[in-house]
Amino acid sequence: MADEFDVVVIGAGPTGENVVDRAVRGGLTAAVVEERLAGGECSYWACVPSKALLRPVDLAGEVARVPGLELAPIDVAAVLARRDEAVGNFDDSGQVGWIESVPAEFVRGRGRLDGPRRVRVALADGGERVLTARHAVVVATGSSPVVPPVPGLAEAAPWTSHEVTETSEVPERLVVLGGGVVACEMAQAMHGLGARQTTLVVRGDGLLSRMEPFAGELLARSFAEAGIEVRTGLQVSRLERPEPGGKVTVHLPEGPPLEADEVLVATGRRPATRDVGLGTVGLPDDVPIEVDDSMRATGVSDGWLYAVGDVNGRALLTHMGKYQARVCGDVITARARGDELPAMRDVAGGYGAPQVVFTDPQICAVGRTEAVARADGFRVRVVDYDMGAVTGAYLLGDGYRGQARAVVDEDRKVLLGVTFAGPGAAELLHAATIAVTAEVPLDRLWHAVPAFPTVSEVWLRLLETYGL
Ligand SMILES: Cc1cc2nc3c(=O)[nH]c(=O)nc-3n(C[C@H](O)[C@H](O)[C@H](O)COP(=O)(O)OP(=O)(O)OC[C@H]3O[C@@H](n4cnc5c(N)ncnc54)[C@H](O)[C@@H]3O)c2cc1C
Ligand SMILES: NC(=O)c1ccc[n+]([C@@H]2O[C@H](COP(=O)([O-])OP(=O)(O)OC[C@H]3O[C@@H](n4cnc5c(N)ncnc54)[C@H](O)[C@@H]3O)[C@@H](O)[C@H]2O)c1
Repeated sequence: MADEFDVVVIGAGPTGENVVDRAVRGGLTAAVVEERLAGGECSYWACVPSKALLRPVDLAGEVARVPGLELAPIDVAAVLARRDEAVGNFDDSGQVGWIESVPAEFVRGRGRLDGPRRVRVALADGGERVLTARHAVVVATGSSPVVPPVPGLAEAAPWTSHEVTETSEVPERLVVLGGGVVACEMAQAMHGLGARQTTLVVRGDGLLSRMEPFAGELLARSFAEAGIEVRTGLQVSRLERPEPGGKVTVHLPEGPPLEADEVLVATGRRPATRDVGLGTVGLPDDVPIEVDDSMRATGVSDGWLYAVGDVNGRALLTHMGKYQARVCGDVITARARGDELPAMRDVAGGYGAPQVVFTDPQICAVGRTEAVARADGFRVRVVDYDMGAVTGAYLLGDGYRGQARAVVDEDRKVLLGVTFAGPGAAELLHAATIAVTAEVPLDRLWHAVPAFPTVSEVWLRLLETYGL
């Protein structure tokens, strides 16, 4: 078996798989090393299972808003079974088959850089293999959850995104540490699936602090109505769990402690760069691998090392990682052909990544928030509109609550960012992504007529509010 390839990729998550696909399309040979399951976190412990758990909760919210429909209790066992099916019952043979059909070589084991252009693999079935790369090595090892150094927390063996997404039980009382995306999505999933008492302990002063402030406020209101408690401006001081898997006491700086059956830590992620051999090529461990817009590691001479996805810290999102992977595969292919300055670059990241938070209400945004746009020095005008006032939204359900914001660059009359918060808002996002990325002039956007009666009419209302 040949152990020399044009490209060697470490990590077969969504990003590693896409680099391989793109490089082979360009006529190169490739191998990808994976220590766990082909498909990565996204397929088994992140995007896919979390959305499978949230879908019935979202639908229950929709049904509750339409008079005349009866909401039956959620059959949790059926939801968990569908989640298991969605993650392929942790069988990655389909994904491995796809990689092999590219065609590329799939190597099961732990990969480690071993000097320039060389990857040493501790094979899953024992033994070792050394792969060398003629053109490029790509690190696509993803990220892992951070467990902050709170006394007693690590000893309590809390849930992280892994355990909550693969759970076969819903805890009666759940305490969630964090107020970001994982915390909000998983608190709502567990509560909707039957947790009796769900409490978020949030260090900052609100939820989803990187989004427009109204988004977190709307979500907090929806959480309060559902009985999910959000406690802000607080940090856990220590935890006690005398029995493994038993009850947990969560101590706060003041007031009585919280008693829980499980604790979910959702306090961010760190790049998976430990023990990947970065030191053998002169790079530091435990920090994101810094790359340029072609995904080439800036700290390595000769330009043979690349990093895509969560591990480079640019945008911890599957779709952005896959986009980076396509850029990276095309750049490697072009350079292998002798084009040292290929035109392909990560452009989308610079506009601000599109993202959907799959809660009820859904929160989605692309581009810059007002605060970021102002900090970046743009002359900004902000346009807000109450989505509940749109006929299409009213028809979706009683008491539809939603809010839209457009951030306009007043000098160029284009959109810098758009945020929607409301039930079913996720599908509005791509239109916003096109408008922001293509920098469609507002007086041209005015001619994009939204169909009646859809929630998309909010676009017309935003432009009218702006004065067009
Ligand atoms: C709960 C949760 C929900 C999420 N939901 C969404 C969502 O709805 N939408 C969205 O866009 N993003 C979502 N994300 C983020 C998304 O999961 C990540 O951005 C995405 O998985 C990153 O892909 P990646 O290929 O960089 O890394 P990963 O998916 O982490 O894949 C990396 C792979 O590399 C392997 N690996 C690591 N080290 C080695 C090694 N030394 N040798 C061999 N193999 C190795 C790992 O086993 C893994 O399979 C979510 C994240 C979480 C935690
Ligand atoms: N639907 C989606 O697109 C989706 C879903 C889940 C996750 N993700 C991605 O995964 C990444 C990780 O998500 P996440 O929610 O873990 O991270 P995050 O960065 O979104 O949120 C982390 C939260 O933890 C808090 N925090 C951090 N350190 C803390 C500490 N020591 N003590 C108390 N609180 C602390 C932060 O203030 C914040 O509220 C995100 O960047 C997100 O983009 C995306």
